Amino acid sequence: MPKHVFPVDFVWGAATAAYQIEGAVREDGRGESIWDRFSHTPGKIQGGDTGDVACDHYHRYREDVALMREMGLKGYRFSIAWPRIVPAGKGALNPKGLDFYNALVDRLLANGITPYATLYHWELPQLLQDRGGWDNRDTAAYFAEYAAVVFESLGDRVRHWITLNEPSVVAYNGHAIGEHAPGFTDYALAVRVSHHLNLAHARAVAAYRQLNQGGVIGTTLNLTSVYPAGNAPEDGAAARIADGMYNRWFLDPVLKGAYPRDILELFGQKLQAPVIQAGDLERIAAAPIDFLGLNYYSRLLVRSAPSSPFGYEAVRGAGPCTAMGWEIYPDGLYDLLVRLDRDYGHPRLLVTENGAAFDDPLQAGRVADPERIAYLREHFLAARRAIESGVRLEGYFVWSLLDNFEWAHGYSRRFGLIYVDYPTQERIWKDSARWYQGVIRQNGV
Ligand SMILES: OC[C@@H]1[C@@H](O)[C@H](O)[C@@H](O)c2nc(CNc3ccccc3)cn21
Repeated sequence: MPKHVFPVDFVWGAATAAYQIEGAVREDGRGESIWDRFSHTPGKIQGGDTGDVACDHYHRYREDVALMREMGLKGYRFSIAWPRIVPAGKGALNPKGLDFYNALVDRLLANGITPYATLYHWELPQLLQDRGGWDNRDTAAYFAEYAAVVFESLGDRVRHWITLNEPSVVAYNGHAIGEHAPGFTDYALAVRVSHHLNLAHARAVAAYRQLNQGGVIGTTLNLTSVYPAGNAPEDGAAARIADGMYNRWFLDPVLKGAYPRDILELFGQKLQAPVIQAGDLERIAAAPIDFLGLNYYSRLLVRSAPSSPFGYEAVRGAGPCTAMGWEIYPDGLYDLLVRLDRDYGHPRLLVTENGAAFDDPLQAGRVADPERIAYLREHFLAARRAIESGVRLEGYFVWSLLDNFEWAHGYSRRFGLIYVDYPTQERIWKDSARWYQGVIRQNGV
């Protein structure tokens, strides 16, 4: 019997994203995405890897759903590729794209697995990027039109929707530091993009409400717990700025209907008209969410750095790290969950991603991954403590079901519960997958 039992209807899940697992990038009418263009640009992706084939999930989804069924997953979070549905980003639809996701959803439901669909996990149609991408506020409207098509096609069976995956990463990694598609390095652009993403989210929520389908809709934010590296007052002030830029800039619009004043002032001239137009904030405030998805991987430790652009710099924590160099800090998940509950009105919460990359050597047909088991166990216990503190945490999606294309790192980082032998596409259960199967079966650790 587990020592720490979770609520009886707790949703134990796993998560993936279209570009990271599907492959078949030129099949059945799919249009080009900014990640197709970026991954095929020399020097952008470690090893020159691309998502052209990935885990070949587009052809192997039946096998993968069978793996989810064997694992006992209650929920499966996946993303829908906008370029499969609307190849040019706006206008003509691609029926074969809708057919794929209808078949996936039907197979999930037939296997007792609840689908949780993300509408945007970074795959902007390239033709929209050619028209300015997220710097063009019209893209927010095109996103809502795409979302409405998907709601109408799947909304009778998909009852849990996530509009955007991590707008902060889209803005920062894609537009401020150039590590992700479309690869810009312009901070003012990144701030404009963050606003247009918030508008896109609000428009999609409004489109969903209009259809009265009776499900729930939220968003997924990449959140962390920010701590000052020292006791000096300036380190505390640095932590507040970092928390504002990393967390509150995205939390406040979707949960409070307004931008945080301190960060609005900090971004100042970068957001002058015509970026925030009359009616924008009202539109954002008029689109409350039913639940908040949060992706938690590690904490953020900062100290005052007057010469840095925003007066702070990150400091490496003392704890052990994953293969991504991210410090393992489960208490940061507890602190984050309790903070969200306290500061944002006791919202319904889902951990929509938590997981870790480790080296995961395949030896004699087996992958022993005790570090991943320890990582997940410690984070599950942190989540359990938060639930005991009254936090409305309803589910937990491990990142990821399968090893997959890890963006700028290509296939060099393995986050999966299930190992993918890419040359053969064989799926091999890691020890952590068997362990997780037991956690789900006993509903606790
Ligand atoms: O890096 C692991 C996953 C990634 O595979 C998912 O697609 C994405 O949703 C995701 N978000 C984070 C959070 N942090 C992050 C930091 C730097 C770059 C990208 C994401 C981790 N992950």
